[in-house]
Amino acid sequence: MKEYLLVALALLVALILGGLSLVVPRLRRRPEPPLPETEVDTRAEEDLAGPPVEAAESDLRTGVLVEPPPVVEAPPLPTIEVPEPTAGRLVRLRSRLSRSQNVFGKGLLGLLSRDRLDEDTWEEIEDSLITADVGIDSTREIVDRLRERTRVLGTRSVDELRTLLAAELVNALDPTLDRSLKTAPKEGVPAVLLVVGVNGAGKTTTCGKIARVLIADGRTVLLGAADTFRAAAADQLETWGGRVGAETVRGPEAADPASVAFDAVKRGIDTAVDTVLVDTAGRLQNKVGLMDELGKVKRVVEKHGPIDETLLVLDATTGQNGLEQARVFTEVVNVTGVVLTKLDGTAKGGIVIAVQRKLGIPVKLVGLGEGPDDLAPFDPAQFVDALLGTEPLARDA
Ligand SMILES: Nc1nc2c(ncn2[C@@H]2O[C@H](COP(=O)(O)OP(=O)(O)OP(=O)(O)O)[C@@H](O)[C@H]2O)c(=O)[nH]1
Repeated sequence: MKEYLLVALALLVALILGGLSLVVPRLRRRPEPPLPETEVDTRAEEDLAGPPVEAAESDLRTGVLVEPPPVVEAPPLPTIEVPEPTAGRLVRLRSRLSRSQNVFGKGLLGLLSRDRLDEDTWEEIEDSLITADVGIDSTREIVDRLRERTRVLGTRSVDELRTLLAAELVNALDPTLDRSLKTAPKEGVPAVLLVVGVNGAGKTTTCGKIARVLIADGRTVLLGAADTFRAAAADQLETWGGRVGAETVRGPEAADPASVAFDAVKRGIDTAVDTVLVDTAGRLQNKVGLMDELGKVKRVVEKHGPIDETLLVLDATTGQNGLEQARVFTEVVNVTGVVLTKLDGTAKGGIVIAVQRKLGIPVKLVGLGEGPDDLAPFDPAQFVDALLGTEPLARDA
């Protein structure tokens, strides 16, 4: 009986194990739940992987032309111009005075070479000088002295008369005046130059040209665009500065010119440049408010220290009228020098003499064209030589 029971138990175990072996594989084959999808940035992978070498090879093998990766060109570096040296510019630009040369060189010298220097001839000489904007007082003085010296010396030859005329013209331009520009920094503080004058006289252009002159002489320069009156003036100044690598400080449109001028000088001090050049708005000097504004620019800038140089820019082609306008500027700001622009566009080069005489301020620079380096330090003897068409050596001899 016991044996039967054991056999029955063994059969039962065998049956259970057999049933299990049929069920388990089915459980194993049940499909697993799908995994959530993840996005793969294939572009990033391609980039990281670098150029597809395998693909390129296979393309070579198949003869398919593969375009090379595009070459990214670096933006061109701004080219900084090297301005012309300033020495001898007036001599180099002397031909620009051709219209004035006709009056002085051909006209006056033609009169002086007449056989007889009679009263009529002397009057004609006087008229020529007045027409050339020398001014009545200066003309009388020049002619009187010339007559006297001619009489005393008994001068007759054209060369001698030319020499005497040249000497009188140089004398009228007072060669003893100090025409140097105060542009050197003092104890690490930049020199400050204020540029003033009526609209269109050439202030912005002159600022740009002076910056070039200074940079050619090895100085560092910062430009202040305090001409907030004319919107394009700041752009114009910035372009001038950019050409020679000078920074321009400008304010928002219609900003207070005094605050822009103040900021420019402050920036110049912070960046330790040698010279700060402040361009101001072209203002009609009969508008009291605008002139007051110029006075304010001066006062505000002077909070940083005294202004080293105030240059009055005058358009030579406006002649005696321009002179009357100019006088008002001398009452508002302490003008230390005159820049006479557009001398290339006038037959009235004698205005240089009238300007100095009437304003009592030295002409320090002259503009002889629109080109970037058409600004020359003024030198009376060289100027007179250019007017008369004489060589410096011939006159000095
Ligand atoms: N021929 C000649 N033209 C000049 C000379 N200097 C300046 N100009 C020209 O005169 C014009 C006026 O010059 P600007 O510098 O804009 O004058 P501005 O005084 O700043 O004028 P506003 O900003 O309106 O007050 C420009 O066309 C210059 O190129 C010069 O010496 N000779």
